[in-house]
Amino acid sequence: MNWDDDTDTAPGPAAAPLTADGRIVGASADGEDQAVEAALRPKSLGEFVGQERVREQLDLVLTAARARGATADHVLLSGAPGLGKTTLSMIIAAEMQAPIRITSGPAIQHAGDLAAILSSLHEGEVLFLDEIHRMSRPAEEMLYMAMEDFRVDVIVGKGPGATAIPLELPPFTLVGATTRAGLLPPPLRDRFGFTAHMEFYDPAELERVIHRSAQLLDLEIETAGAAEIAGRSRGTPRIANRLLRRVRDYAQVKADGVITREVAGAALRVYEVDDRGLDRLDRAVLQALLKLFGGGPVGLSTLAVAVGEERETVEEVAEPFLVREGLLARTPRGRVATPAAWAHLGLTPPQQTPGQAPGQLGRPGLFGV
Ligand SMILES: Nc1ncnc2c1ncn2[C@@H]1O[C@H](COP(=O)(O)OP(=O)(O)OP(=O)(O)O)[C@@H](O)[C@H]1O
Repeated sequence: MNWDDDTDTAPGPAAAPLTADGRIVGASADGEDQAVEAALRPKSLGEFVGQERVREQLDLVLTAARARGATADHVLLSGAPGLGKTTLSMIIAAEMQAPIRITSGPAIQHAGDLAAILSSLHEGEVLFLDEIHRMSRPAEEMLYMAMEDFRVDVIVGKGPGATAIPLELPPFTLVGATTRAGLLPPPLRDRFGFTAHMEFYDPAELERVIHRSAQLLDLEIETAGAAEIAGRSRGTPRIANRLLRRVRDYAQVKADGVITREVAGAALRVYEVDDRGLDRLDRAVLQALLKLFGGGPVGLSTLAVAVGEERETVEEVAEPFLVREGLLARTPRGRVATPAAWAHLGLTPPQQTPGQAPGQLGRPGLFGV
């Protein structure tokens, strides 16, 4: 690694950050959200709701390491935003009674950035590297050696006279988190002793998350109220907690503070989150697809223009959930609405004439990519 080297390159545009999207069902957190989120984080594996297999496996890894008096193996957590990767990394540190250092791939653009962090770690410390797939290539290569041999090579000088000075590191546990495990190069993925994929939560698990959070926030909530919120939370604890807080506001201002099914339903109507968890943007995408393009196929760019959003916003923010819900399909010819999408918006699909592909209304040229 060269401390003066500023030629390290960041990942290309595909890795552009998707910032907090400002939607109530958005998967990122900012401002007050972050503060409350921190307060609601489970502090131990026992408190962590759901993800039974991951919890059980992780428990074995940590208990065994503790029994050996060793530092826990490196852990890779993958899964969609808001499913609890940061929370689990903090739990790993707590269970190992170790301090934790938190950083992220985009913050490490030069190998020197990483060397500075690694060389200041204490023995047994947990290094949480969020969005690990967005680290620069030189930093990534430095990480290989650090993970395997607890050593980095510091390059002093430039060109033919440059020399590598090895620097010993204390044993540490790297916890990498990624929303896109497929983007990790195999040599990096292979250096994790334990990898876990976090799944979306089912409604019963989300209800437990909501009840737990309600208790911590000192809220009165009925079972049916929690179920109403859980059903609209897109399988994501962060969204469940956020919806709970908005419902709390409504209950406080418009009702007697108790969160019943009716109160939760009325509150979420105000925030335009429908009974399946779709919000205004999701519905706008579906409506454009159905009403303007007869259900598709239509190109992503055309669809984005139709809803007045950036292509990336439609692709990265709205589509994953619509696809997961079986409302939209991505095909080589463009985006296509499924029968469930027509049903969800209460619309009737157009009649197909013989020989016509589904969604094709005989208006070629309108559906360009
Ligand atoms: N299993 C769980 N049980 C209870 N609460 C949870 C659980 N998982 C997540 N949460 C809650 O959801 C919030 C978001 O979790 P967290 O920040 O760990 O997600 P993340 O996967 O790291 O998201 P991102 O990838 O966006 O950083 C936390 O504040 C926590 O309160």
